[in-house]
Amino acid sequence: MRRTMLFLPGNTPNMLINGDTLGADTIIFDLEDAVSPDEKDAARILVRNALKYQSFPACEVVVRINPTDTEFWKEDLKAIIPLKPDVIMPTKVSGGEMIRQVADYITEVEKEAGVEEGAVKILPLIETALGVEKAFDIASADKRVIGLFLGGEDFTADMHCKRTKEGKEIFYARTRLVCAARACGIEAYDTPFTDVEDMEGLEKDTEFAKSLGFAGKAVISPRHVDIVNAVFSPTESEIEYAHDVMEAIEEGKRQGKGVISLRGKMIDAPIVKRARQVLEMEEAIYGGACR
Ligand SMILES: CC(C)(COP(=O)(O)OP(=O)(O)OC[C@H]1O[C@@H](n2cnc3c(N)ncnc32)[C@H](O)[C@@H]1OP(=O)(O)O)[C@@H](O)C(=O)NCCC(=O)NCCSC(=O)C[C@@](O)(CC(=O)O)C(=O)O
Ligand SMILES: [Mg+2]
Repeated sequence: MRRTMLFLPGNTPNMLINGDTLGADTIIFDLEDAVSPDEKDAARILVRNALKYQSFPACEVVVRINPTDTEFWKEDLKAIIPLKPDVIMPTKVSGGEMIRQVADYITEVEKEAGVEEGAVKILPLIETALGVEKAFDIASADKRVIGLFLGGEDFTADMHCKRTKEGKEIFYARTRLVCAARACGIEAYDTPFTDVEDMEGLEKDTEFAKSLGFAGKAVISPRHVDIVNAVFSPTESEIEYAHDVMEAIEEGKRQGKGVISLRGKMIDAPIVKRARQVLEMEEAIYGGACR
């Protein structure tokens, strides 16, 4: 479950220290664009030390590395992989070949460090026009890939258009990513909403992302965590309905009925599938698996 994915700039020790206490399902230690080129080495050391000396029992840990056309990405992986983060996020991903290059290098470092091979997963950040067009190629490039992540700011810069709060300019990229991810049986995660003060705008943007099929959303501020968590959690009435669906199915079986109805509507396989998804979320959020 990755409802919220909180970015923490790798060069800010106070943010790294408190990262897992802020309610996000996932934290992303950033070595890329939140860190200026002359701070790359310092950020890498800080993130490595955070992974080495702190534990993060309450959330998943992702490390965002620098793009493969820079001098930094191999150094990033060499320093980080031995500390076994859950996930590596390669950036400006433009095709499956780039994912295989990163996956091969992760394997090399895992072997050198004696880390279980394949333990570290990959969450590609797609944020260019070419990357969006190659979304399926990227999603299916390697078994380590666990999802696709959309970067709306760099994407719109590459598209030569303005990034707006309404988000019309990223609609195609959003739906393309969700479809490519789901076609590979994995999830898509939405770009952050970058106005830290606008909670109404954040909620609207998050509701819209959820309605398109995204499973979660990046956030840049702890102030955004509660709203995004709430939007990506099932509501009380959704949970109640899901329980009713499962009870109706069981009752139908007992009575030997092939077709059943609930609240005047036919219950068929997709409705049962959705009910199971809601109950899995309920278990993960309220059943002890989640804070
Ligand atoms: C936005 C702002 C400067 C606002 O600062 P402010 O100081 O006004 O915030 P306040 O709310 O006043 O802070 C109150 C307290 O919370 C603490 N606090 C704040 N943020 C925290 C946080 N993230 N984690 C933990 N703690 C935090 C703070 O330290 C303070 O603690 P304390 O002093 O103890 O009271 C700050 O949030 C921040 O730096 N965010 C992260 C930015 C970042 O990572 N960007 C890169 C990743 S996105 C990206 O790259 C997108 C993309 O890749 C994809 C695409 O394409 O879309 C692209 O290409 O663009
Ligand atoms: Mg970016």
